[in-house]
Amino acid sequence: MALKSAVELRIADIIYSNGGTATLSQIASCINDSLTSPDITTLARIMRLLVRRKIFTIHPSSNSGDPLYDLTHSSRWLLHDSEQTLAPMKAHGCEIWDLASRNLDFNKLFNDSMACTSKFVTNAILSGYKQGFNSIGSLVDVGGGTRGLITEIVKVYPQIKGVNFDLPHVISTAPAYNGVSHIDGDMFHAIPNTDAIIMKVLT
Ligand SMILES: C[S@@+](CC[C@H](N)C(=O)[O-])C[C@H]1O[C@@H](n2cnc3c(N)ncnc32)[C@H](O)[C@@H]1O
Repeated sequence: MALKSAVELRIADIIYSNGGTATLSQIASCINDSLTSPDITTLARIMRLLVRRKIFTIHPSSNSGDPLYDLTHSSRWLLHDSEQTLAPMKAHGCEIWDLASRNLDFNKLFNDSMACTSKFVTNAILSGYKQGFNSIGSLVDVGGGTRGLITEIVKVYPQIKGVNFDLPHVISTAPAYNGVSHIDGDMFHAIPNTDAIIMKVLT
């Protein structure tokens, strides 16, 4: 949350445009928030945490005034107008899977995007691993998404009993397919018991 605040308040940009260093009150005076004036105590706590995490550094000023905050290698990635910036990749305060479980539209968008990119490599997997698929009777796709890979595998290798395993909010929207059972759960707790496991990430 502190990092998210720093990105939204453009603290790295403020320090940068102040010549590379800035005091707390200089940062506060440049924060452009139309609703409230920044709370300097809260800002100091955010900066203390970010200094500990090496996002910024702090050092005494040469004229024994207020300490100065400086950018680090990490905070240079937070500069909005820099050619190499990560600032738009702002955190939502939760894991992507939690976001998907709470937001049906995002869940569908994410699952559909996984399924469409998956098609590109499915044929290569099917033709390249013939020996392996011929020798197994059951296979679980862990984090298999809504459809994709496991249905294509059982189409070509019908002797395989397929299991598509994913989080509950994904499995609840997965279409049925003959030869594939959908099982929901958390892979960090337990996964279905099969002859083999497949895990694929994107392409
Ligand atoms: C990057 S997607 C890959 C989807 C698919 N395997 C593919 O290659 O297109 C990762 C998948 O893992 C699932 N996932 C994430 N955490 C999980 C967990 N703890 N247990 C089971 N599935 C999980 C997600 O819901 C998502 O469908």
